[in-house]
Amino acid sequence: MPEAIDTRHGVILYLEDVSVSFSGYKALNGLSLAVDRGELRCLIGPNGAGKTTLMDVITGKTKPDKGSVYLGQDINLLDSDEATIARLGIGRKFQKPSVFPQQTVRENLALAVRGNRSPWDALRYRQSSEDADRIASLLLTVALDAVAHKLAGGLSHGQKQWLEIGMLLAQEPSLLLIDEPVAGMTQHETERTSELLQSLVPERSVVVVEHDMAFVRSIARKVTVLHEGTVLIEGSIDEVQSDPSVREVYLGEAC
Ligand SMILES: Nc1ncnc2c1ncn2[C@@H]1O[C@H](COP(=O)(O)OP(=O)(O)OP(=O)(O)O)[C@@H](O)[C@H]1O
Repeated sequence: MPEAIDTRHGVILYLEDVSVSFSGYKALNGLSLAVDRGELRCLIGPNGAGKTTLMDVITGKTKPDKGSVYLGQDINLLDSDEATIARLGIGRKFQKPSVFPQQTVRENLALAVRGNRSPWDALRYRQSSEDADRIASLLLTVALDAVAHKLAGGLSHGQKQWLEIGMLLAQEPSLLLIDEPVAGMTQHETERTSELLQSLVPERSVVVVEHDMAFVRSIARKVTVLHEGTVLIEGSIDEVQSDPSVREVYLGEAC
């Protein structure tokens, strides 16, 4: 179970003046960002804007040259490695789903629930009724109860993505970072994903990186636009889409 995160001031994630350089090139350039507890935030920006680098900094994969990154009031994420940050309650979902194809949907979720335990507990593991309830509840959340017995390898692309979200939820994250969840999905799967992500808040906070503007419109209350490693503008989807500076950086792209 992740340790308590102090969000008394309403903020779950706070970055200030963060810069990351790769061979002199500033992938992030003095970026500051605050995400509120219980918020569903969308992060957009043209190719190379720094979205992935930002996720890498939050999850500890990349350490910035300067700046501060806090989880809640007082957990300095720059002091922690990737594994510790995951344990602190930040879950990350990459674009490509990574489930265990030879295990059923239920077994995949059971593995994720079991993964929450210490190695010693996992060794002596017997599924408790509490865990069985938890798995049943996760199956409902990600709408895979009807296919719980199916091998994960046989699921549709969308179902695999939902299963992976379910596996992340099994870790009981406070903050979920989700990279391009609807890439390659059918219209129906996209709509279902929109409902799923909206159902995750306000119990948790969610940051979604997404290029599909119709999808962003369907889920986002607040949108942050990154450009050249910094925040260009934040606001509602309407504010962002009508802003001339956003139109300029997206010249030729589907905004
Ligand atoms: N490991 C690295 N070494 C060198 N340059 C890098 C590295 N990682 C990222 N970059 C550069 O930093 C900039 C920001 O990259 P990043 O992947 O964060 O952008 P992005 O907004 O996620 O783009 P996309 O939408 O194309 O995924 C790009 O110019 C990229 O080429």
